[in-house]
Amino acid sequence: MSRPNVPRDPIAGPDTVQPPFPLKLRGPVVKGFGRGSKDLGIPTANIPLTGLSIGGNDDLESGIYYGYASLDHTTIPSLTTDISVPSATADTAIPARSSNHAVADLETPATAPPSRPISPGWTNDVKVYPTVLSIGYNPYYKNEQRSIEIHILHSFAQDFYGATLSLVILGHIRPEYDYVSKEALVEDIREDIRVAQRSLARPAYEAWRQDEWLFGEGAKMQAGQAVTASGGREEADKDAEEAKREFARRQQAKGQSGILAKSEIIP
Ligand SMILES: Cc1cc2nc3c(=O)[nH]c(=O)nc-3n(C[C@H](O)[C@H](O)[C@H](O)COP(=O)(O)O)c2cc1C
Ligand SMILES: Nc1ncnc2c1ncn2[C@@H]1O[C@H](COP(=O)(O)OP(=O)(O)O)[C@@H](O)[C@H]1O
Repeated sequence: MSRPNVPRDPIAGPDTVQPPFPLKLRGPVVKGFGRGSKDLGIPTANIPLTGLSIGGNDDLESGIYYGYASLDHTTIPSLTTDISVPSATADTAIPARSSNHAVADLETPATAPPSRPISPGWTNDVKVYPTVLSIGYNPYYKNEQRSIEIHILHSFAQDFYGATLSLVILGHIRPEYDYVSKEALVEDIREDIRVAQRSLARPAYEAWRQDEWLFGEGAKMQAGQAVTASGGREEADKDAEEAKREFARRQQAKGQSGILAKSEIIP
């Protein structure tokens, strides 16, 4: 569907969180197509699609949503060793990247948000951030597989592939659209960020940043124990193994070792 030529609402959703929200997802940050930062200037952390299964949300409508995300900083590879990074492309190397992913003219906090006070089962290692995300096929890029693309409203000094990311989705912003240009897509994503900031600033939404899903035991994984939202280590291993098999099949079919075309990469 092409983007309709109508003005955007500044805030999305009612003043209190209404069903089907909140929706709770979790998964390890895996690699996508690498277009978020390079092509759009807006990095999006991908978690496996199995992240939707955790609350039986596999059928969730594709679209753009907002909510809170937490990251277990002990599972950020550069801060730990020996972490397994389930890969969406079967290439488990952590790509070399620029360290500055700030979306410049938006109000992305420069400092880490306060951690929740330590209580039993909670930890200072887990931090919560406002977030905007896209679930779908990215029609502008014509992806063949659905993906979960999470832009965290925070400027990070480094990538965090392999980290455990937990998510509470609180509202829907819009459907995903096709665009006439990359600039038009970027402009709308930047507006999504503003809409998410305003929408989350309402008290009934802000309260969710304290939710135990984001801070509790499940959000805190040991390095090397990253799990998919649908289950556990076994699922993550299955994803990675299947990705490797698919990659090998495609390489064999192509009879070459060139870089995968975008339509060939497994999300
Ligand atoms: C808030 C937000 C809104 C988005 N809206 C759209 C959209 O309407 N249409 C689309 O094709 N892609 C949309 N995207 C997805 C981007 O195209 C996607 O993040 C980008 O292709 C990077 O993908 P990668 O992480 O696989 O490299 C959106 C992403 C975000 C974070
Ligand atoms: N604010 C941010 N939101 C989401 N991801 C970020 C952010 N800052 C840095 N990153 C890193 O950038 C990666 C996403 O970049 P991107 O170019 O979209 O690559 P990919 O296609 O592999 O997801 C994330 O996996 C994460 O490690």
